[in-house]
Amino acid sequence: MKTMRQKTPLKVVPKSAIKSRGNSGNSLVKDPVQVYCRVRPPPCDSDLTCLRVTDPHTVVLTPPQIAINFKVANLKETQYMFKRVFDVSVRQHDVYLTVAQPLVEALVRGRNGLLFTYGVTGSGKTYTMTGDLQHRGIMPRCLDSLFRTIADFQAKKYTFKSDRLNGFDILSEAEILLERQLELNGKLTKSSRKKDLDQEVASQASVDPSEISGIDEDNIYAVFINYVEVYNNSVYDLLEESTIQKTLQSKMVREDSNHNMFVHGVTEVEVKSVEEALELFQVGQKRKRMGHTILNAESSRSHSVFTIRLVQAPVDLQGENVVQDRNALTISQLSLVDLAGSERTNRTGNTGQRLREAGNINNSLMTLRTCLEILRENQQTGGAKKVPYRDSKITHLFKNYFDGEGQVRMIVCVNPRAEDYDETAQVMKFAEMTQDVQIARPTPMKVDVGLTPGRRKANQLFKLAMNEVADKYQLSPFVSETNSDPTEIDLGLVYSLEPFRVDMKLGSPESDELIRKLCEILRLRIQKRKLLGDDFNARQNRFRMNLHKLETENLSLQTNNTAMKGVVEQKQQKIKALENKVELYESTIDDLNRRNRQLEEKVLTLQTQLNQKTQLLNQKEQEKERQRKKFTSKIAVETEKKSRELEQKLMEQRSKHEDEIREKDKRLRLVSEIVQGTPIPRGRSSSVDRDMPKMETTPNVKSLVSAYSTPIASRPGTAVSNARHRRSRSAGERWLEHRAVNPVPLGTILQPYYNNSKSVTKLSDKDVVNHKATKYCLISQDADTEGELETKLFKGDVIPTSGGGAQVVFNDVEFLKQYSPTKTPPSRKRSSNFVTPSAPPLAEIQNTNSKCSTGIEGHAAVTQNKRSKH
Ligand SMILES: Nc1ncnc2c1ncn2[C@@H]1O[C@H](COP(=O)(O)OP(=O)(O)OP(=O)(O)O)[C@@H](O)[C@H]1O
Repeated sequence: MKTMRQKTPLKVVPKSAIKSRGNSGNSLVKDPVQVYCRVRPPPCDSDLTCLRVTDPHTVVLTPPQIAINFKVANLKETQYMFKRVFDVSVRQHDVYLTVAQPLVEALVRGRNGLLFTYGVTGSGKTYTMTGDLQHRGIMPRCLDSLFRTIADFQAKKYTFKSDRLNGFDILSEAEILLERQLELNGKLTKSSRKKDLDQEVASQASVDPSEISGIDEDNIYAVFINYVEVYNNSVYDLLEESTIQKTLQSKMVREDSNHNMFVHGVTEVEVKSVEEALELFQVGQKRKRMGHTILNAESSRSHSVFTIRLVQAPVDLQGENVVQDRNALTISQLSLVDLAGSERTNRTGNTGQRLREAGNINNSLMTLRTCLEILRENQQTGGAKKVPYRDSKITHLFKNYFDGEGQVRMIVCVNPRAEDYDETAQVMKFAEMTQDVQIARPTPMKVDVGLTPGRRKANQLFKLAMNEVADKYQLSPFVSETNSDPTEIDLGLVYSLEPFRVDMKLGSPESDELIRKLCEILRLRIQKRKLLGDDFNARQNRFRMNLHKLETENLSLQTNNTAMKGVVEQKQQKIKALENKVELYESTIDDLNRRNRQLEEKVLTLQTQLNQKTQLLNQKEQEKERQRKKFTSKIAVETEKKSRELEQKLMEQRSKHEDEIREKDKRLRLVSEIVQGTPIPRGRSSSVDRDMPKMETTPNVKSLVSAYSTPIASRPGTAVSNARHRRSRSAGERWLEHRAVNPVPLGTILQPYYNNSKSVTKLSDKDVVNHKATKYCLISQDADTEGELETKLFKGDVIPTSGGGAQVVFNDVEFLKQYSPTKTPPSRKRSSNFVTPSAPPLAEIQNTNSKCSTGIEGHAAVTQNKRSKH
C-alpha cells in the first residue's frame, strides 16, 4: 500500500507585508552612496601627472600650468576623500572583492544593487567594468561568483519565465514541454552563433575563484540577464533577436507595481552558466557596434546597462519541487553600468554628429548630476523639490535605486595625466557630492512560506539513508510487494493478523490441548477480524464522508474559480488597456520633450541671430551719425567759404564799377568844361553823385587795414594806445545795441558797457532815426574753429544822410573769447581767459567792411533783417 504524498501546507505571507520597496523607504535606515576612486596608470611614462594617492582614502589633485584657469583663478591643490582609493598597483580582483562582491552577496539575499563607473573618456571605466582577456573586470567576476555559489541549487529545468512586465511566471510541466518544442522548431537560434563566440567566452569565463556567502539552501535559483544601451537618450535592447537586421527600436522605461523601473519588453534570457552569460554579453557587444554603424557612429559613445536578475523560489516539503506560487518568488537585481565618458567638447574638437552626441552624453551626465544634487538638497533640508529623473533615460532607469531601496556604489575612474586636469576636477567634485546622498537600506526580501528551514538537506539525507537500507535489505518484509522500487516504503499503520505460528500434529497426546489452543486462536482471530472489519467499515465511512465533503468543497471551489477567472480576465483587460494608455502617454511625453528641446534650440539660435543683427544695426546707426556730423560740418565750412568768396568778388566788382563811374564822371566833367567853359561842381544831384558820398565817407579796405596794422606792427602788445580802444564817455553819445533774441550769456569778466543805450533784437529805420543814436553796435555770437564761443562786437558811427535817413559806418570790431586754461591757447602768448583781439586777417576785414559799409538809408527791410542776423 502506497501512502499519499503529503501536500505542503503553503503559507505565503502577503507580499506587501514583506517587501517594503518604493517610496516607503523614507522612514528606513539610510546609508550614503559608496564612492570608490580608481587611478589608472598614465598612458605614457613621459606624461605629466596632476594627481597622487596619499593614502588608501585620499587623493590630491594639483593644478598643472596647462589648466584653463591656472593664471586667472589662482588654483590650489585640492584633497578628495573616498571610501577607498585604488592606486595603479591595485589588481582587478581586489577591486572586485572590495566593491562588487558585497553587491553579489546582497543580490543572493534578495536585495537590489547598482554599480556604475564614472569618469572622463579613457579613464578606465570599461577596463574596470568589463576588463580584457587577461584582466577580467567586475562583470565576469560577478557572474562567476554567482554561478559558483548557486551551482548546486540552480533550477534544472525551465521553471520561471519572464513575463515582460518585470515579473516572472512559474510554468507547469506541460508548458515547459511546449516551450521546448518551440525552441526546437527554431524560434531560438542561439546555437548558430555559438561557435564564433565559444573561444572568446571560454577565456573570459576563467577568473579567480571566489564564492560568496548568504545562500539559502531551501531555494531554487535561476539567473536572467538583460543588456541595454542608452544612446542619444533612447534605450536599445542589445539581446533582441530582431535587432540584427532591422534598425534599432527604442524601448520604453516603465515602472512596475513595486515602483521598480524597468525597460518594457526587454529580452530577458535565462542563463545556466557563466559561459552562457558571457556569450550573450558578447552578442550584445557586437550588436552595439552594429547599431552604431547603422547610426553612422563608430565609437562606443553610449551608456551600457548590464542587469543580472536572480529569481529565487522556495522548495516544497520534499525539497525537490518549487512551490508553485508567484507570490513566493524573490526577485532581486544587480545593474552594472558603464557610463559614457564625460568630455569637454572644445578639447576633443568634435563637430557635427559627434558634437551632438557629446552634447547628449554630457546632457545625460548633467541630468544625473542635477538629480543627485537635488536629492541631497532634499535630504539635507527636508525639502520636496522635484527630482528630474525623467529628463534623461539613464536617470529614469536608476530612479528606483535612488528613490526606493538598494545599495548604490560608484567607481570614479581617473586618468592622472595633466591634460585631463580640468575634467578630472569636475568629476572629483561630483563624486565628492555624491557621497552625501543617502539611500534607504534594503530590507531583507525573504519570503516566508511557513516550511521548516533545512528541509532540502534533510530530504537528501533521508533519501541517502533509505537507499542504504534498500541496499542492505533486498528482500525486506518492509518492501512493498506491489512496488518494485525499493525506496518506495509504506510507512502507514500496519493492521496484521499476526503470523500463524502453531505447529499442528494430530493424533498425539497433546492433540486435544492443541485443538483447544487452536480454537482459542481462531476465536481471537475471528474477534480481531471483526474488530478490523468494524474499523475498516468505520474508516470507509469516514473516508466516504470526507470524500463527499471534499467533493462538495471542490464543487464550490470550481464555481468560485470560474467566477474568479472571469474577474481576473476583466482585470487583465483593464490592465492591458491602462498599459496601452501609459505607453501612449509616455510616447507623447517623449515626443513633447523632444519637441521642447528642438524649440529651445531654435529659440536660442534666433536669439543669437537677433543679438547679432541688433549689434550690426547699432554699428550702422553710429556710422551714419558720424557721417552726418562730418558732412554737416563740411557743408557749414564750405558755405562759409563760398559766401566769403562771393562777397569778396562782389566787393571787387563794386570797386571796379566805382572806378569806372569815377572815370566816366571825370571825363564827363572835362567834356562839360570844354563845352560850357565852366567847371561842374562836385556833389551835384546825379544818380552817380548820390552814391558817391557814401562810398567816399566809408573807410575803404586799405584805410581799415592801416588803422589795424600800424600800431600793432610798430608796437606789438600796446593796443591800449590805439585810439579805437578809448571808450568815449562824452555825454552826447547814444548807443544802439543790436543783438540776437536769445544771446548766450557771456561768462567774461569784461562786459560790453554802454552809458546811454537802447537794445534791439530787430533793427528798423525808426530805431536809427528816431532814437537819435550816434553809435551802433552789432553783437554777433559764433563758434570758432575749435568749438569755443566767440563774441564779436561790430561798432560804428551813425551818420545822418542828406535824404533824412542815417547810415552806419563801421569802424571798430571787438572780440570776446574764452579758453580753458588746460588747453593750449591758439598761437597766443598771453594766457588769460580774456584775449585781446589783434588785427583780423585782411580777408576778414574786407569781409566785415563789405558787410558794414552799407548805410541804413532807403529803408530796405530785407537788408536790415539780414544784417540783424549777423
Ligand atoms: N587600471 C588600468 N590599468 C591598465 N590599463 C588601463 C587601466 N585603466 C584603463 N586602462 C587602459 O586604458 C585604455 C582606456 O580605457 P577604457 O577604454 O576603459 O576607458 P573608458 O573610460 O572606458 O573610455 P570611454 O569613456 O571612451 O569608453 C584601455 O586601453 C585600457 O586598457
